[in-house]
Amino acid sequence: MERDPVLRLSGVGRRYGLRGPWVLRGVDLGIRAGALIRVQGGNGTGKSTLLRLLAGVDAPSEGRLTQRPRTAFVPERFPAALPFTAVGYLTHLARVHGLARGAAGRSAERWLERFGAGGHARTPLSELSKGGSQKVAVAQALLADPELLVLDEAWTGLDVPARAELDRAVAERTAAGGSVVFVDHDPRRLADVADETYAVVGGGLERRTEPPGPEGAGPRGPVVVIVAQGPPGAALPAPVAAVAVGVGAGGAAGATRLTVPESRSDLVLRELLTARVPWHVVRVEEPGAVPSPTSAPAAEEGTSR
Ligand SMILES: Nc1ncnc2c1ncn2[C@@H]1O[C@H](COP(=O)(O)OP(=O)(O)OP(=O)(O)O)[C@@H](O)[C@H]1O
Repeated sequence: MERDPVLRLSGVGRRYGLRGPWVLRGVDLGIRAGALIRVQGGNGTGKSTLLRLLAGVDAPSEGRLTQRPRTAFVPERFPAALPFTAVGYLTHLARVHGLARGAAGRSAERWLERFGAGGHARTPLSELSKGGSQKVAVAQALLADPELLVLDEAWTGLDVPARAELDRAVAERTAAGGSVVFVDHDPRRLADVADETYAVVGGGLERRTEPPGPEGAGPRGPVVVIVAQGPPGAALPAPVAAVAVGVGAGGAAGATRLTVPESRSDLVLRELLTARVPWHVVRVEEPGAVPSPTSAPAAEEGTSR
């Protein structure tokens, strides 16, 4: 049976001012644990308004939101003029999230390093470049290990390696069972991994993708088999484990046979090839049959997910 959503919007509407026009009206949405959700729409249609409601930093004018997972938000505009250094600000936030002083400092440094901003740890926020400030904006959201991560154009202003790192951090969150909702002007952003897409149109929310099948039913569509050899004893990278529908022995000594949805094969290859100790990809087999819960290819070979 499908689990309850981690956040539900029922009949939600928002307008600014008592008599202002309705920006959103009659919005119903359930956000599932582990879902990666894209929100799209034209300029000024209400995407940021919706994301602020999801993030809990704004309240609806009518309707209600039920449940409230631990939520983190990267807003479209990050208030950069706070009287902190980058690492001081992130350490402060990590302490607010309950980490002890030492652990908070280490977490702050680690996230800055991940986004290539370790060299700016001691720079005052007000002196950071736009890109540096955006890295802090993203780090402040990720260090909370949020159950719901809301990203409003969070990739804008990041350099290419930092954008790829954010893609990876999003995959890690969903692999850990967190939900991520994002808006981005680039239609290719996470296009191969988004589970659901909605468009804000005329104040309402229109679904642009098929609803997911019952839990455990597996994905629909063609699959690709990737045979790869990892470092001895290495676990699969978390994003790969999250999207693989079958994992088994790959024939050659120590090789692993991964069955993955064709739409996610790019992500899987990228993760294998850029793992800390990269995997060797032995071969990729052509798209094959639609998997079902009982007939995923790996089930015949041994373990299956
Ligand atoms: N704080 C506010 N006060 C008054 N009006 C607002 C406020 N925030 C947004 N609006 C109005 O609500 C409408 C939707 O704005 P919103 O920023 O949510 O749209 P958007 O789809 O995110 O736009 P964009 O793609 O340009 O970022 C716009 O007409 C905007 O002017």
